[in-house]
Amino acid sequence: MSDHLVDSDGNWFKQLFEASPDPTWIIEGNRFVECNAAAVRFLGYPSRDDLLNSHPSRLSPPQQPDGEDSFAKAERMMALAMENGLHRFEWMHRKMDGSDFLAEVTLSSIHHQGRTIIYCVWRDITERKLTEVLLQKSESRLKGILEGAADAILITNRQGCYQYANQQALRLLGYSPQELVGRSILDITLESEHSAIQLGFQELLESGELRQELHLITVDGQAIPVELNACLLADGSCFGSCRDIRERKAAEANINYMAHHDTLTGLLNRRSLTERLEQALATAKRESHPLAVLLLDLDRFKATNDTLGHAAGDALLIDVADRLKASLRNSDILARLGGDEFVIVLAEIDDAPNTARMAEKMLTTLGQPYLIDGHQVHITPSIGIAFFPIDGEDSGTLMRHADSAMYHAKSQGRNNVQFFSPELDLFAMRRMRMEHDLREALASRSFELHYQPQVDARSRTIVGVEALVRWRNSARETIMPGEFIEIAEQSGLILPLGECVIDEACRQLRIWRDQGYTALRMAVNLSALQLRSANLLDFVAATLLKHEIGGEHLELEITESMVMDNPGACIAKLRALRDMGIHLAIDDFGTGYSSLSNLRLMPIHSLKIDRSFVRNIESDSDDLVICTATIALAHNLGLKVVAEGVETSAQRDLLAGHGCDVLQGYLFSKPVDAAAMDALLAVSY
Ligand SMILES: Nc1nc2c(ncn2[C@@H]2O[C@@H]3COP(=O)(O)O[C@H]4[C@@H](O)[C@H](n5cnc6c(=O)[nH]c(N)nc65)O[C@@H]4COP(=O)(O)O[C@H]3[C@H]2O)c(=O)[nH]1
Repeated sequence: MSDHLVDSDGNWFKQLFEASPDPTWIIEGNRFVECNAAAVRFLGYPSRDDLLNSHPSRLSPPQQPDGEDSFAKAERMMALAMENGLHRFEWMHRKMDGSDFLAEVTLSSIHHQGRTIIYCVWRDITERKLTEVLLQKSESRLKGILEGAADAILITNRQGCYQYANQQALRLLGYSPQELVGRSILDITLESEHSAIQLGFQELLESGELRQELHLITVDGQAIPVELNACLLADGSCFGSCRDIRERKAAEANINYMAHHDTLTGLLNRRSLTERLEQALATAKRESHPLAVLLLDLDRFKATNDTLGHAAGDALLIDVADRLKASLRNSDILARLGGDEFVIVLAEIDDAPNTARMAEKMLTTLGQPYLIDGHQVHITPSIGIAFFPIDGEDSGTLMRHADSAMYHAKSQGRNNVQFFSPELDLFAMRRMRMEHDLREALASRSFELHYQPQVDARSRTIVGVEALVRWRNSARETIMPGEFIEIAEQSGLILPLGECVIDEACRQLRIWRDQGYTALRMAVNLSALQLRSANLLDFVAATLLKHEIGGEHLELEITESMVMDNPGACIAKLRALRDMGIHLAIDDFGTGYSSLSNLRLMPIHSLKIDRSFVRNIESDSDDLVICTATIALAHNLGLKVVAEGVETSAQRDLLAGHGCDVLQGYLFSKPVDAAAMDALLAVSY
C-alpha cells in the first residue's frame, strides 16, 4: 500500500473514498451516513449534509422503472447485500433539479468493529443504456429491412447451415423457420447443382462475395430458379439474397423458343433447321449412313392465300404442318422455312426407293382436301430430294440441291417428287446467272420489242400487232422470251420488265397512230405476276394517258391458267381493265385446262387458238375439230377468234373458211423490229 494514501491519522481509506470519481456512500442502518464529493456533485445538492441521514429511496423517484415502490425495493436490495455480501442492480435516482438518471449500484456489506455497514458505489450508466437502446433500435430496423425485403434472405454459418431465413424465404420455400434452421444448403438445392454450389460456397469463404444462379427446392419438391448474391459478414456468417428469377427464365425460354421455332406452325425455323441438319449430318458421317433432305413447296399457295384471305392461308399452313408431323418419325427433322416452304430431313433412311415412297405418301396426305372456314380447299405439294452423301456433304449444298430438284418438280407439272441430279445443278447455276444478267439488262435497258402483224381474215389488212420482247445481250445476240420470261417471272423481275414493255408498246403505237394508222390495235402479253400486281391498273391507266392512247387501242393477252389460279380476284381486275376500254384476249386457248363456265364469266373480247392446234389442222382431224369448235364457241359467247401460228396459205384458207376473224403467223410475217413493221404497215394497211 503506498504511503501517501495513509495520512498521519491513518485515515488513508477516507482519502481513497473522497478521491473516487463515482458517487460512493456508506450505509448504516438503512441510512446514508457518509458520501463523497462526487455524490454531492452528481446529485447537484449544495452540501453533503443535505444528503446524509436519509433513506436511499429519498434520492429516487417514488417508483423504479419496473413499477416497484422505491422504498420497498431499496429495503430489499440492502437485505440482499447483507445476506450475500455483494449485490449489484440498476437504480433510478433523482437529482436535486428533479431530473432522473440510471446508475448501476454495487452494494458490499462490510463488518467493521462489530458493526455491519454497506459500502455503496454508483456508476452512471446513462450512456451505456443509450447505446443499448440505439443498438436495439438498429437491430429492429435491420430486422425490418430483412423481413420487408422482396428477395428471399438466408443466412448460414461457415459450414453452410441455415441460421436465419426471412419471411420471403419461408414463403417462397414453404418451410417454417424450425424446419429450415440447422439444415445444410445442399438439403434444399438441386442435386445436379451440388458440386457447383460447393465450389461457389468455397469461393464465397475465400473472396467474401459470390453471385450464382441455382435452384432452391421448395417443401413440396418444386425447383425454383434464383439468382444468389452472397457476402461474408463480419462475424463469419454468410449472407445470401436470393432473387426469384422464374419470370425472367420463362421470358428467356420464350425468346429462345421463338428464336428456334416458326411462330405460326411451331415447327423448327430456318436457323434451327441448319443446326439440327448439321448435327444429323455429323451423326450420318460418323455412322456412315445416308440421309435425305426433302424440300416441299405448296403449289399455287399464293393464289390460295389471296383468294381465301391470310387467316385461312395461315390455317392451311398449320394443317399442312400437322399432317407432315403425323407422317414422320421422331428422329426426322421438320422445319418451315417461311411462306409455304417446308424441309424434312429423314435421318434414318436406308435407300432412295424408301425415300421416294415416303415422299409419295406425303403427296397423298397433303393432297387430301382441307376444311378451312367451312370451305373445302385443295392444295398439292412439289417435293425435291437431295441425298447425303451422293448429292452433297454439307447442309448448304444439300439444301441447294433439294431446292433445284423441287424447282424441277414444279416444272414437271407440280404435285410430284423429283430427285436431284447433277444436270439440275447446272440448270440452277444457269438460272442464277440468267437472273443476275436480267437484272443488269433491265438497268441498261437492253430489251427491245418486235412486232408481229395480226391480219383480218376477210380483208387481209393489218388490224393489229403483237408486241414480243427481245433481249439484246452484251454480245449483241438476241435472246428469245422463251429463255428468260419464266425466270423473270420467278424472280419478280417480270414486273419492271412488263412495265417497260407496256410503256414501249404504247410509245410505238403513238408513233404509228401519228402516222395515220389509227385503227391499229397493240397486243401485249401480260404475265401472271403482273395480273396479280396491285399496281397494274394504275400503271396501265397512267401509261395510256402519258402516250394519249385510248384503252380500246390496247389489247392485253392473258392465259386461262393465270385466271384459274385465282378466278375471283382476276376477274375483278379484268373487269376494271375492260371498263377502261382495254381489249382482253385469252392466249394459248386450249392448252390449259379450259373451264367453259369460267370462260363465260371472264370479261374478255377474244380467244387466241394456240398454234399447236393450227400446225396440223390440215392433216389432223382432231385439231380441225378443236379449231372449228373453238370458233363456234367463241362466236356463241360473242368473242372474236385469233388463230396463231398460221404458216401456210392452206391453214389460212381453212381457218378463214370456218369463220376465224384474225390470223397471225409466219405466213404474214415473223415478229420484226419497229422499222421493218413500218414498211409492212405501209404496204398492207
Ligand atoms: N412456230 C411459229 N411460231 C410463231 C408463228 N407466229 C408467231 N410465232 C411465235 O409465237 C409466239 C407468240 O407469242 P405468244 O403465244 O404470246 O408467246 C409468247 C409469250 O407468251 C411470251 N412473251 C413474249 N413477249 C412477252 C412479253 O413482253 N411479256 C410477256 N409476259 N410474255 C412475252 O413469250 C412467248 C414466245 O414469244 P416468241 O418467242 O416471240 O414467239 C412468239 C412468235 O414468234 C408461226 O407461224 N410459227
